[in-house]
Amino acid sequence: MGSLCNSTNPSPVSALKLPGLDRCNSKLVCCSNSKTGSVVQLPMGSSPGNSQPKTLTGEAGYVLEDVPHLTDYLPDLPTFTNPLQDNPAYSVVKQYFVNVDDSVAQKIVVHKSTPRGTHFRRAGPRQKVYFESDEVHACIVTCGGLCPGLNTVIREIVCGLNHMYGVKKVLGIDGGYRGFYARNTITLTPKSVNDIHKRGGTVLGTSRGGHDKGKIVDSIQDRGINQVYIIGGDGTQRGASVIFEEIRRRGLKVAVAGIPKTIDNDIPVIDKSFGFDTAVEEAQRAINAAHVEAESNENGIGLVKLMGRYSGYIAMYATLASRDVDCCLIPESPFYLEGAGGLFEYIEKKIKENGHMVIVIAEGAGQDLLSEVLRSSDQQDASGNKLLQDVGLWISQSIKDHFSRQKKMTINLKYIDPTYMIRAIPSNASDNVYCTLLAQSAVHGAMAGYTGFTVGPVNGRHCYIPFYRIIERQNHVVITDRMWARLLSSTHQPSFIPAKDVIEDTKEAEEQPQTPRTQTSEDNSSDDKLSMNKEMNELPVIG
Ligand SMILES: Nc1ncnc2c1ncn2[C@@H]1O[C@H](COP(=O)(O)OP(=O)(O)OP(=O)(O)O)[C@@H](O)[C@H]1O
Ligand SMILES: O=P(O)(O)OC[C@H]1O[C@](O)(CO)[C@@H](O)[C@@H]1O
Ligand SMILES: [Mg+2]
Repeated sequence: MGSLCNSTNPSPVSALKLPGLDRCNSKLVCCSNSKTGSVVQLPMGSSPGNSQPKTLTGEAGYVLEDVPHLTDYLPDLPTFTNPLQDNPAYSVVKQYFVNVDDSVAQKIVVHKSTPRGTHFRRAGPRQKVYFESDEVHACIVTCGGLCPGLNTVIREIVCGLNHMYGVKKVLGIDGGYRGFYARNTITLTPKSVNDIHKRGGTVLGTSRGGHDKGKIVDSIQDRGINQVYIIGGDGTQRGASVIFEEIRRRGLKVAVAGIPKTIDNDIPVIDKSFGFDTAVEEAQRAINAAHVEAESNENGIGLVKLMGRYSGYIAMYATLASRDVDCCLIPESPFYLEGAGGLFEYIEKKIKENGHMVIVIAEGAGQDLLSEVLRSSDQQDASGNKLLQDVGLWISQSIKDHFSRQKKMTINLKYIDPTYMIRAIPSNASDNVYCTLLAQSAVHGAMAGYTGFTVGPVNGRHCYIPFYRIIERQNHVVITDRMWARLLSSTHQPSFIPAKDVIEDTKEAEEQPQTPRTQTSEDNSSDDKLSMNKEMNELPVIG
């Protein structure tokens, strides 16, 4: 791969100071490396301290979408030897430190002529760090809705900082962003967080709304905080990006690291979000209960509502895992109730064939079918997210009305809404391990001076991803992908969309002008695992 202009310096922007700086075209400032032919590209007008996207290109279409570094705007920061070097636990690990040029490919299904494409900086410990242990004053904040694993991430940031880097000063911010300026802080030590991973929720508390950039950064500055760990979903990462920009503008030596949290799995680029596996597993319990109820009653229908405002991943994976579900309804797949090919017709068929059925519905599905009054589209939560109506209640009532009034058929419908129960449990074993890796990767990144990044796995390797890539889009189930086809063939439900419309929609989508960072439709061809299914599922953020 092509190396940076100054390969010993992790910050390509600081390389702008080196000889070789040139303007390559009208839009980009480039710095070429005569040995490798690699080029650092910065948007025109950029200068050290300006946090425009940092892109490096190399041979065969290689592109590195890099993250900011403290030296971008504080070029003279001293470096220190990584204390892990003398840590007996890690001393036997061969090549423990990540090579400064290591990066991870976003696209791993390739053809012989495929350009190498987008890469992200590989996460992990660096030989040189930009903070001394006793200099670090870190803080952790959790924002947005609950998600299994929040406490594990908090625990592992505290323990990672302490055990790997000897950092003693870690503060918990109470109650989300507004806690920076309106609430007390909590002192976090390895002892105080020792068993919090066994509990659901977040020991720090969380909230929506209350993001006040000025007050938050004032508080960071006043308290002498120099590493900020921000755990939350798309909204939180947007807030983190704003905080990072303000910190950079003030020229503070403060690293800002985002840890993506979303039970809905709607964050793009990363393989999947923590807590998702736990949520799918827990959803099985509700689906089982719905199945037992449906099977035990004459013309029984078990209806389960699962979370997923705009992304139906939990519903889709819970359905695929369960095999007891006859119909899965998600926001990405429009459906209709009446007439040929509609939901009522399918329910009648299933009841007549099997005597019962199970339906799973994601909370954001079918919102277009709710009456205008129910929709009350202007209601929002404190963060500005649109408040959705309870589609579960509405669809239960619609099914009951249809069969009792129109069909004169007695049905036994049991509606189960386990959403908050699913969100409130502690993470399962695999999510616990995942949370540990996320936390440690974030700590290594901040200690190495990276900032303005979200950490997460891309094709199984943890990376530092620039905020703009995380917040520009939302991850959605693509109903023209194989995974949704697998679901349809497992439930035998109607697709509710004539094939002709799907083909036309796809054509239309392909004809849309693509942003440079959006993958092409060719990438839609292989989706055997969730991680490979992500990038192509990105759609512009809704709402
Ligand atoms: N564009 C933005 N700029 C600054 N702050 C934001 C922005 N969007 C959201 N926030 C802040 O981020 C925090 C969390 O946002 P939100 O309530 O949307 O949850 P989230 O992080 O998206 O998590 P989830 O949706 O998974 O529950 C809130 O305190 C909100 O004020
Ligand atoms: O009731 P709250 O706390 O606003 O959270 C509900 C929302 O949070 C989410 O779980 C996302 O975190 C959505 O699926 C859901 O709509
Ligand atoms: Mg959100």
